[in-house]
Amino acid sequence: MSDAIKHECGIALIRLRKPYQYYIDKYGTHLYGINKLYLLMEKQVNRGQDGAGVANIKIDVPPGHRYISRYRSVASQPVADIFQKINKKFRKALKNNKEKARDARWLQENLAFTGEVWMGHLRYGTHGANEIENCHPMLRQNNWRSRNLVMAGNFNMTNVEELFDKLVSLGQHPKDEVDTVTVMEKIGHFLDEENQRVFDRFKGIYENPDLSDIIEDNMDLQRVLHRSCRDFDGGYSMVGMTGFGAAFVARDPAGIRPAYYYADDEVVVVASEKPAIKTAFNVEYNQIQEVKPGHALIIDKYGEYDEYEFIKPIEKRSCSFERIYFSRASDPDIYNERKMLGKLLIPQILQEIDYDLENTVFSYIPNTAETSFFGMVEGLEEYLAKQRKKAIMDGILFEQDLDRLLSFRPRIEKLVSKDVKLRTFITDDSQRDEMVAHVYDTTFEVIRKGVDNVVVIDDSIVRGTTLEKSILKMLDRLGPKKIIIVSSAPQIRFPDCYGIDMSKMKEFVAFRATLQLLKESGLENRVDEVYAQCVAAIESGNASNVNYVKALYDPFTHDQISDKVAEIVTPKDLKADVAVIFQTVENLRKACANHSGDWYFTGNYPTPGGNKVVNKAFVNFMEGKGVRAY
Ligand SMILES: O=P(O)(O)OC[C@H]1O[C@H](OP(=O)(O)OP(=O)(O)O)[C@H](O)[C@@H]1O
Repeated sequence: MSDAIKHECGIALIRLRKPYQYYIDKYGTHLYGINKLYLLMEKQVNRGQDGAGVANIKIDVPPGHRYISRYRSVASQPVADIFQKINKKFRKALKNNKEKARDARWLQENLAFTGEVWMGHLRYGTHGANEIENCHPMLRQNNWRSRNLVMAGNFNMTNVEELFDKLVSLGQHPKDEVDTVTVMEKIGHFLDEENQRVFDRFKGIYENPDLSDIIEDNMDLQRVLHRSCRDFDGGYSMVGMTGFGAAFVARDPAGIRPAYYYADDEVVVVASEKPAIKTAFNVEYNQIQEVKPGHALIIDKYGEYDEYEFIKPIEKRSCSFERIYFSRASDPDIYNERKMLGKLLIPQILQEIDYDLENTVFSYIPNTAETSFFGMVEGLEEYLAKQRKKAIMDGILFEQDLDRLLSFRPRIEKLVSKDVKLRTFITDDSQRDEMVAHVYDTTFEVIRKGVDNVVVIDDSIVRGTTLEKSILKMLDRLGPKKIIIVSSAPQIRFPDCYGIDMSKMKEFVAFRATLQLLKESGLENRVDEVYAQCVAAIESGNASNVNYVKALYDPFTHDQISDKVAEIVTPKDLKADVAVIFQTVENLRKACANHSGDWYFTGNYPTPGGNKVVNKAFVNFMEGKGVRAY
């Protein structure tokens, strides 16, 4: 598959359920929908910062007027860029027509982006150049309103080749072999068929101009989605709008990618994360619902909505990396889960510092790890409370000992600051090293040189670049005796192919550590065995059955791999000792009990395509091919 594919990671949809004039009268502005979409998107910039796009549909404009508008941007602040452009357009049109700003009919007939259905998308691209063609929403246009399709998504298919071949076997001639095009054309194909089906059913009963309305009223989007998506293997939350304003949000059968919605009599709104909806519409968390796996929220032309099963749900394996890193922690569930991740690490940390709290300073790597840091501190407090109780129960003889024990607090400092509000992990590969090296800054004069240990929590260690290129050197300059890096996520051992996109084996520091361990233990033949198994499975078309790569990790304990990671990420001239502690998979499951999508750490993929991807990724690694495996 083309390497230029982009990962589409934040979605937003707003359907205004009342006529446009209603919002102008009630809220005193013609910008109600657009302002809400802006908020929904700004609140999801954490999901993608490389590009953005919006599209809008007007439901009731006469023929001859434009009814689909779209802007996309790859500017450095893409969301702001798009909305500035739209606002400029408004200002220009209303400059000499100020009174028209309250006239819905005039606005809809004369200005773009004044429709009732809005779609927004934030792009997260980790491969290839950052080009506008890769930005969603995508358009599939037609002179029949009901055959138009606008789509945006947070998705990745593992079987794009297969899907592509099917399109070709239908006689189509797709312009590219990337999943965006394949998925859109597939849905578009069945949307065309549905148009035809309804047309055939009613032709002869109604005259042609009326037939358009009849088609729109009788089109079955559940059926379209069922027919299009049944052979998808991947993770997806896809938003679609038809030219007549019916819309859908479809979620994969394992619920891998997230989608949430809220509805009242004025709006139906969908986003990838709950906090975006909560902030933009000022609603309670318990009013926001999750789109069920294998279901689509379908909103018809009249604004009526419901969830429909379009494909049989399978075991729910929602992505745990969303909980650990990707989503905003202002979602109350995620906040608690992250805190729990921090807290559960305490026993491993105490052991590593030999229970020496007096000579240990605790801190975190901004920004995502901040929440787990709070949990870690809570865990320390709980540990201390138990120690105090024990000492009191055991009977302390001297008053000063009791004073010391009661007044002792863990030493917490802000040692690392992040200068820009950018997520380095989801930045284009080409710029990342440079950014990682300069984005952090440190606090001097709080560490006692040669005496203190420093414990620093990060949410995840993926490639190890952040540690190697920046954090460890910076912390070492403070002069600590020992640096202990704690990861709130377990060891990332296997590639992702469902949207986060961590796809190349050799990038994972835990994988590199394991290879080194295999070499040092004289078990290198295992590497060749696994390679042979993967090749054979791919050749026989059975690569989806088993994840052969798991066997590479079997000979080693969690701690052995962690120690080797520490060795790898430690720059040669570092003075302090370095240790790395990873979360265990068992504790991850405790903390994020409802989100069992943990294939990154366990290799247990939610769809068969995952096995194929990991086997292929390993073959690519062995053959020195630096390409993605799907
Ligand atoms: O081991 P690596 O491959 O270097 O990746 C892991 C780092 O990347 C992320 O930071 P990022 O800057 O994306 O985001 P944050 O500020 O939200 O933590 C994450 O929080 C880790 O610090």
